[in-house]
Amino acid sequence: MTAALRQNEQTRPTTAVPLVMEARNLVKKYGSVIAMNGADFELRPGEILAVIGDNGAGKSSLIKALSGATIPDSGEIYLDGQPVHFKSPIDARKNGIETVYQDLAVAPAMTIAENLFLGREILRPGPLGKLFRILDKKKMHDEAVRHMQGLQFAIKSMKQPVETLSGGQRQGVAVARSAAFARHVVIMDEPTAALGVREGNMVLDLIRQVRDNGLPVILISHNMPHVFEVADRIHVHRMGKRAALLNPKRISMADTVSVMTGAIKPEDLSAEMLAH
Ligand SMILES: Nc1ncnc2c1ncn2[C@@H]1O[C@H](COP(=O)(O)OP(=O)(O)OP(=O)(O)O)[C@@H](O)[C@H]1O
Repeated sequence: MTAALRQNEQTRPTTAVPLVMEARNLVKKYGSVIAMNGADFELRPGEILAVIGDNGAGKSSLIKALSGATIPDSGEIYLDGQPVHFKSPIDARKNGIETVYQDLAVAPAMTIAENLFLGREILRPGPLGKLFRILDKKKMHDEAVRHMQGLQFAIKSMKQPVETLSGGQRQGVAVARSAAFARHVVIMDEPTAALGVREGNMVLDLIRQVRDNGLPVILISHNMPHVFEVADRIHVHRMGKRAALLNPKRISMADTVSVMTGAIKPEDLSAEMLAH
């Protein structure tokens, strides 16, 4: 263990609740722009943690560091208490962290079942799979049905091409796919942006179900009503770092926005408005 790492271990606060994911003092600079300026982050088991912040506050930079899309200049990331150094999103995926991006990566012409297993297809057992790489379509179909039922996601047939689905259902497929393969964390970047009210609510239900099935969710959103509807805690990012952790059951939406913009200082909030 290096001296710097030992130092970092010593300065980590001890929390009663074990953390699924944690980041300490992340720094990322792009030339003279400081995208992350000593950012901390904590995700607990079984929670929906909303990450909010003004444009340019550094939310994407934080999420990219947690999902392996960028490598921070300095700072530490821990998964289940162990330091991790993701070099790519594939690296993060191998560690059980799945990300649903805003720009919705589903393959429209393929069926729902095929989309769920895209890039992770199940092959037929024996030589048919090993030598001829023939897909086990029945197994993928059956697993897709079982998984969608587990999420209480109502879809008539897994054999439907995704292009026949509504925007909300497509987003639902992207969320379901991530939840199917994430062992630790699902990160959702603006999953309800561009959806109507009914469809947005459907995706919020799905996010809750993912949490209730045991996976913690990091939800990046500009949509305050949605944040307040589903978040267990709110991480407010401001000027490249975490400004506050808020308790959505005890603070108003207006005050939350004020913390985000800097109109209210976190130290001026009452203790119950803060999440612990
Ligand atoms: N690849 C990059 N090259 C240069 N500057 C960057 C890069 N990525 C982010 N930045 C800068 O870093 C700062 C933080 O950006 P970031 O995208 O992390 O913020 P954000 O909170 O996600 O913003 P938004 O809500 O607008 O997406 C901004 O000033 C941004 O211009």
